[in-house]
Amino acid sequence: MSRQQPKKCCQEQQLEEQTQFLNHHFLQCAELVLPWLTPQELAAISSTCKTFRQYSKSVTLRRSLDASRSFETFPVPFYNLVDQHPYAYFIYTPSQFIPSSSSSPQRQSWGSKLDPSLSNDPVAEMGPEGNKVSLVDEKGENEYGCDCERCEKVSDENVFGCPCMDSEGLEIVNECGPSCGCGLECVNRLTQRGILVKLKVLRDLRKGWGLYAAQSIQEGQFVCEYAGELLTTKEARKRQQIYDQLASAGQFSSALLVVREHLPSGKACLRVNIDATRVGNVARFINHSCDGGNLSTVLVRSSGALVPRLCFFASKDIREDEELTFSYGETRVRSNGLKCFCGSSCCFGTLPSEHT
Ligand SMILES: C[S@@+](CC[C@H](N)C(=O)[O-])C[C@H]1O[C@@H](n2cnc3c(N)ncnc32)[C@H](O)[C@@H]1O
Repeated sequence: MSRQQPKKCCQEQQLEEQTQFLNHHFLQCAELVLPWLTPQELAAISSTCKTFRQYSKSVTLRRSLDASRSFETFPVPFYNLVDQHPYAYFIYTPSQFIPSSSSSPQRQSWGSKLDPSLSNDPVAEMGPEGNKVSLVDEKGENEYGCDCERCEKVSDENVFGCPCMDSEGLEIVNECGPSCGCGLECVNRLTQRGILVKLKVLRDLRKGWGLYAAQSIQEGQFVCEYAGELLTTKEARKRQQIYDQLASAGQFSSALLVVREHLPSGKACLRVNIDATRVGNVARFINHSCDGGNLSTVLVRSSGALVPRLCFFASKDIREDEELTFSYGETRVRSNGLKCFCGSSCCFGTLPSEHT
């Protein structure tokens, strides 16, 4: 009897070591896998065991601390004092991009202990649209955009020598871009350095999430660009129909924006469809205000890039804690449009709507 005792201890010890080994790997797997799950999947898996429940909680907490997933300079936290939603789920892209069946991201890690923007992320790899798309002639040389030799020596004093500053039309601002010799430090790339003001996302019972200033912002300051999937008009129309159906069934917010750029001839109009509903940046939380709000929209064309970007600038001095809003448009084609709760004295009562 006394001789069998050590053998049993040895078995127990082996079993304990195996259990510890499995536990360790189980926890490592959980830490790797859970940040890739949607909120619904997280909820489902967290009901299966205590360990998953604890991991899901920490993923949820980390998600609510930064809507931008470290892609932007400052974290953009969610605050909700009105209901149970800790955050809004979407895939983050800091700049607009053209989706394709092979490159369109289906999932993105969010809420991991690791910095997600450094991870193997499809959107991060895609880069800004301007880097991917440029016009070239048959020799492979840039057909559009300047060579910007003067821009390489640019300083605050001689920036106006840059040919990229010559605007084609009133509503478009031209910036240096992929076809220029200068880098991000160039003063003519104001909107290409990401979001440099502190922002936060607050929940409202009637409007849903909204983007707020977390610091004072001066009139004229660049706030952010409206980033998302660049769609063909056919695809935009198809998606808008689906979004309208979902919205009329309640509890659905779409973020598909249509921008029309009138070409200098005045005879043609370039239409840009940006959908930030599934893939976008924090601009997808900007709500509408019938009085025009405190943001102005400017189309910015980077030299050598095909499509202009829609950028938001402060149209007046903005106080810390103020909601950031702009006007979604003037047209209201739907008599039964969504109710507007902008609260301005000139509120129309319904949100703008148009035939896309
Ligand atoms: C681009 S999203 C803005 C973010 C959105 N509130 C959310 O929770 O994701 C546009 C949607 O927000 C809501 N929205 C925006 N402005 C609003 C307003 N003034 N009144 C009511 N709802 C508004 C509508 O549901 C609209 O379709």
